[in-house]
Amino acid sequence: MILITGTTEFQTEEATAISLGKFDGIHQGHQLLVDRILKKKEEGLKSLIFTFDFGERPTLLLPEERRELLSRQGVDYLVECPFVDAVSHMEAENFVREILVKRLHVKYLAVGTDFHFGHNRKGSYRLLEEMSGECGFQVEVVEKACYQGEEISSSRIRRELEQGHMELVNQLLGYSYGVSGEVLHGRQIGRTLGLPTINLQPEARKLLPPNGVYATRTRIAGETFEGITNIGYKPTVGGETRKGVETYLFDLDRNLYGEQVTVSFYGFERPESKFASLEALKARIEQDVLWGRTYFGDGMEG
Ligand SMILES: Cc1cc2nc3c(=O)[nH]c(=O)nc-3n(C[C@H](O)[C@H](O)[C@H](O)COP(=O)(O)O)c2cc1C
Ligand SMILES: Nc1ncnc2c1ncn2[C@@H]1O[C@H](COP(=O)(O)OP(=O)(O)OP(=O)(O)O)[C@@H](O)[C@H]1O
Repeated sequence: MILITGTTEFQTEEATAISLGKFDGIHQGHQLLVDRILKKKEEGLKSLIFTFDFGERPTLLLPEERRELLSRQGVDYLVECPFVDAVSHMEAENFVREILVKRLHVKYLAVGTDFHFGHNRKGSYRLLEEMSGECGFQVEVVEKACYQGEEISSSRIRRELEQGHMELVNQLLGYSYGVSGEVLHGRQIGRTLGLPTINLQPEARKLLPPNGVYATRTRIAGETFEGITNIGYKPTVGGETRKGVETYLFDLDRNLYGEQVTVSFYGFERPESKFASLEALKARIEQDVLWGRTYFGDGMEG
């Protein structure tokens, strides 16, 4: 995949099939559009996703995660356009002519029914349809994918994530939501509790569900391990200043420091709380483990 980022000087050599939008999460609805443009490769078009770079705003997918996901699927170009006035203030018609047609050689566009673009979001699929003949591209307007009678959108998924509804989040996304990172050294108190754990410290702008305990699956070098994960600040042992993600794997006791892992969230069990003693915390975590084993054992994840 060719990544065009940090510049408004983008250009392709080849004719392209394009989809545009914010694409946070690459949920099931986005996936429909991605599939359409990938299909056009059969007709000799390069597939291109055009997104804006919104800087430090908290998101479901970090830029690297989104790049990885699109690249793995075979997308040829990803444009992360800086959200600067020169582009965001462009009249919709100009944007189509100058950017999509002249610089990116668009021959096919796939957009959702609610897609809007250009200055004051005046451009819509209708404008694209009007311009298509003259500009020599084809437009496909895709109905919004729904789940349980409601449209799927990144904002809906972010709202559900904030409530800790991870099973629903995973359904809406079409894959399980996770955080990736390198296993860091904890304070080694876990071992004294008879509970070896792996600690991750996600970037501040990676959205996380509420603090508390979740059933999780952790991917390590191509293998997946079930376990339970606490998100939070560990108030019982004095507390951390940065939010951490700490996982106990049911059936693995291996030195994992320095490894790259991905922890994906399923059911929510309980909020994080401050216990009166380490013993009380230990007793609670023993219950958490039983809960977690039952969760996966009974196929409660649905
Ligand atoms: C499943 C699980 C649940 C936890 N729940 C809490 C909690 O509710 N409150 C808390 O203060 N710490 C909680 N912790 C964090 C423990 O305090 C932490 O594992 C222990 O102090 C070891 O930390 P260390 O790895 O930095 O040595 C939890 C950890 C796990 C793995
Ligand atoms: N559920 C869906 N089904 C089909 N297409 C969708 C769906 N949701 C978004 N799209 C389309 O995907 C492209 C990118 O959408 P974008 O990420 O901007 O929207 P979104 O997921 O609705 O996000 P937000 O909730 O932030 O508005 C647009 O063309 C949009 O119309």
